Amino acid sequence: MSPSPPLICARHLRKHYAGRPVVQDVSFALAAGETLVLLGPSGCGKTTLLKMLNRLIEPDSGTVEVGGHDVRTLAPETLRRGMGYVIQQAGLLPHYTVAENVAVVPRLLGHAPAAITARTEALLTRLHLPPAQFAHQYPQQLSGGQQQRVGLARALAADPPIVLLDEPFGALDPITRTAIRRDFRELEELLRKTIVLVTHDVGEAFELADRILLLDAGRVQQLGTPRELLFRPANEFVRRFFAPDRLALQLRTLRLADIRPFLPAATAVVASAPRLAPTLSVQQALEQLTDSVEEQADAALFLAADSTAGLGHRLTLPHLMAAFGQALQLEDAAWKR
Ligand SMILES: Nc1ncnc2c1ncn2[C@@H]1O[C@H](COP(=O)(O)OP(=O)(O)OP(=O)(O)O)[C@@H](O)[C@H]1O
Repeated sequence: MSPSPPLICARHLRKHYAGRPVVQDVSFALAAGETLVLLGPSGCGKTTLLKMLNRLIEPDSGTVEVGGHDVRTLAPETLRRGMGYVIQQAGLLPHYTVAENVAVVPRLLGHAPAAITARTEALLTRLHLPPAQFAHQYPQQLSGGQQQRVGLARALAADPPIVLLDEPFGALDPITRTAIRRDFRELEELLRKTIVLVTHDVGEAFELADRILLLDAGRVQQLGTPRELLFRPANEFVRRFFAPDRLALQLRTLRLADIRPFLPAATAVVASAPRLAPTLSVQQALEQLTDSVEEQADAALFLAADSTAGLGHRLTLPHLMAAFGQALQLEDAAWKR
């Protein structure tokens, strides 16, 4: 089977402001359903690049294709229907109610009023904004987090295959930010979408990205999976960019399946002991173990053995940390090179 053609294809994009290069020869291709995070320090060109995708900014040179069509050849309403757009602080229309804000694009597109109402109510419900309570409120009556949820509902209202998000959680306090991010990750509606998200938050990028495009001064420093950027940095900039968060990112990036070869041999599983899935990150396993240790000092969990049913690797804190250390040594060879 041949791989499906990319849904978004950016080629050699460049932009200057007052003779200063802001985006320099950026190219990438994005498959349908992928989440790409544009990451980098303030002023590196993330927003400019994002806005070139939906033509809010025209590049000096280079092209963007969506579904094989150059975006310059698409009618504005086709582009709008195809790409939802969420910005920091939601950008809601202050004199429109929540429901009217969500309905803006479907109305422009001439959808039937009954269908618009049904869609709006379904989206608000899914985003934890019960319509009976929120549909008729105005943006200034809502908290920042609630406004951001309305912004997301608005971007999804016309069911676009692509969603662009510019620092969507940037203005929120850390607790609200974490909660909305979890909802965002779990929103079924978004699982099928192709997403391009701008952030300067490294943890956020690692949590949400299939791939990260790391920029500095308008140039691509590396494009790859979070794991590739962390363990196979393309250059000194990439290495330094992640250095302050390195351990936290390693704990979140390595899975139990990665450390399994370094755990003690599998034994018969104690029937009552909790079992952990191999897809859990070391960080998640650590959290579960710490919780159990608080209840019972010699607590252990089990990770199912690779091949033999009924067998499992006993996971205690020392086992977990030792195996993590060994797995890191292997991965870290590139870092130290
Ligand atoms: N309309 C404009 N006119 C002149 N310079 C601009 C314009 N828009 C952006 N810039 C400059 O281009 C550079 C890149 O801006 P951009 O907003 O794309 O960066 P960013 O990575 O999104 O930054 P941040 O994380 O701070 O939002 C910045 O130096 C900015 O000052």
